[in-house]
Amino acid sequence: MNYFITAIGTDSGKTLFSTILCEALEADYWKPIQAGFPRDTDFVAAHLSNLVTDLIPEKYVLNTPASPHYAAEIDNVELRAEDFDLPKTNNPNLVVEGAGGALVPINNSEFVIDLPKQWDMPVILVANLYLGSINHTLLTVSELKRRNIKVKGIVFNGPSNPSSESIILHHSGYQCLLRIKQEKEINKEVVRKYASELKNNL
Ligand SMILES: Nc1ncnc2c1ncn2[C@@H]1O[C@H](COP(=O)(O)OP(=O)(O)OP(=O)(O)O)[C@@H](O)[C@H]1O
Ligand SMILES: C[C@H](N)[C@H](N)CCCCCC(=O)O
Ligand SMILES: [Mg+2]
Repeated sequence: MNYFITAIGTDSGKTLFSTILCEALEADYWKPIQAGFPRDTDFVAAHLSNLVTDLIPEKYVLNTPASPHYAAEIDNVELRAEDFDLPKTNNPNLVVEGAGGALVPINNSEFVIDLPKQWDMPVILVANLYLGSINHTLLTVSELKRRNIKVKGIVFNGPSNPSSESIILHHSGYQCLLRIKQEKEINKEVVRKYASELKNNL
């Protein structure tokens, strides 16, 4: 299976969850647009235990840690959704990580979420539970539904909030695939632990 990982914002835990999913499925990993450093691909590489996952090089590595539409402008390149072809691999499972949230622009007319839409790829939504995140999550859900994007489920990352989780699940109708606690340290063992939990929910 192929999955596209989006989130309610940047720094939400997409790379952490992508690592966990790659570990669970022994999937290949691809971050098509990297804006700024360190590269998410390096984080994934450093935290996997399996020997099957192939790390596919980014299509664009932009120098500025900013929205891709602006980082691209600074580097004098043009991002166009139609130029992004899925990489061909022998692995039946591929995890593709977006940049920031779903409605992050890649140019003046297209958004990150146009990529999974054009590939007909199911999305997994990563959400955090800070005060204000119910609104951010349900707005994202509303946009995914409006665009008829297939959604495999939602992942809650960081400090938990059961009442927020429950109202988000109620309104979205999404399945909760995993809850990731706020960990003191992220290492290979932590990734393996969540990967084995996730396997039961896929
Ligand atoms: N549950 C967690 N426990 C501890 N640290 C976490 C947790 N989730 C994320 N982090 C840390 O928070 C930071 C941001 O997470 P991450 O890089 O996964 O976000 P992202 O959504 O991929 O961001 P981007 O939009 O830049 O791709 C990283 O340093 C990550 O290791
Ligand atoms: C630089 C960062 N880590 C991501 N790569 C891009 C985040 C773009 C966020 C744009 C926005 O929603 O304002
Ligand atoms: Mg990331």
